[in-house]
Amino acid sequence: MSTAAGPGIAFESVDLTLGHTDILRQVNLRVQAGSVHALVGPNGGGKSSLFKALLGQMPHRGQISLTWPGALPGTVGYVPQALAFDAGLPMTVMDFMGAMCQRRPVFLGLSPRWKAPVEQALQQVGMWDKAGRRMGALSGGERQRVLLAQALIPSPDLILLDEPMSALDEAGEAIFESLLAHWRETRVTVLWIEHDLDAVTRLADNVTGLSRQVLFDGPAAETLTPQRVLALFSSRQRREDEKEKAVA
Ligand SMILES: Nc1ncnc2c1ncn2[C@@H]1O[C@H](COP(=O)(O)OP(=O)(O)OP(=O)(O)O)[C@@H](O)[C@H]1O
Repeated sequence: MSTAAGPGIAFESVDLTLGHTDILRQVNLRVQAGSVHALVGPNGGGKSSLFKALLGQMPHRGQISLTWPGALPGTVGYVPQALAFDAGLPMTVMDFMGAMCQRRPVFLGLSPRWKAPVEQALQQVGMWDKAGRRMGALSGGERQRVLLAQALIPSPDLILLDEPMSALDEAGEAIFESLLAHWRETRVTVLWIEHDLDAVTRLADNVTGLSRQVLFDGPAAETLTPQRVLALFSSRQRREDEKEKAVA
């Protein structure tokens, strides 16, 4: 097997508290270098917060460490869950891509250095023909494609995907799957929050069930049993399990 381009990630005893609410409790989790690792769990279970802790955007206790294959850290790409754009905001797809890549103000246009990579990224997600459209005029699926495109520049070694498929149509899903295949082939580390359990079973190497704490973790094809999925998503089942633990 070729050397991984991406890092291994270790979360050790990670706790995250906001105000008086425990968002994450004693999260221990290992992501193998160069693997596609899915995070699944109920709404509000702390998946996005775990990403934000990894990105250094949320204070936490415990350790999060990245072990890069080379001497220097590589490039990290991040696809957020959603970005809201006012329908009247005069920002085109091209302006948005420029704002993501370059330092100079977007009203000066895209710098020549970024023209080819931006065109290539928009081509990859099938949005090049809509580069002149206002962001606020795009459909949810088109906006999601643009969010994917911005994470391709520069080419990432670690990519964090927060529900990248939620608004995609069938053609968009096929594009996403081919990007995932490319990342797998080039051994990029992919950490992927997803609600579509069928997609996770088909496309991820490993899966972790997270509901404030890690409920299960293992190879995707074997780990997502109906019993575990029920325990993860049913709030009644979760409350009963917690009661049992408290009594034990
Ligand atoms: N900045 C914040 N301030 C206060 N509470 C927050 C903040 N960010 C997240 N939370 C709370 O933390 C909990 C976990 O949210 P988070 O977005 O991490 O969950 P999630 O598993 O990604 O959910 P979803 O699948 O709905 O996106 C929620 O109860 C949320 O309201």
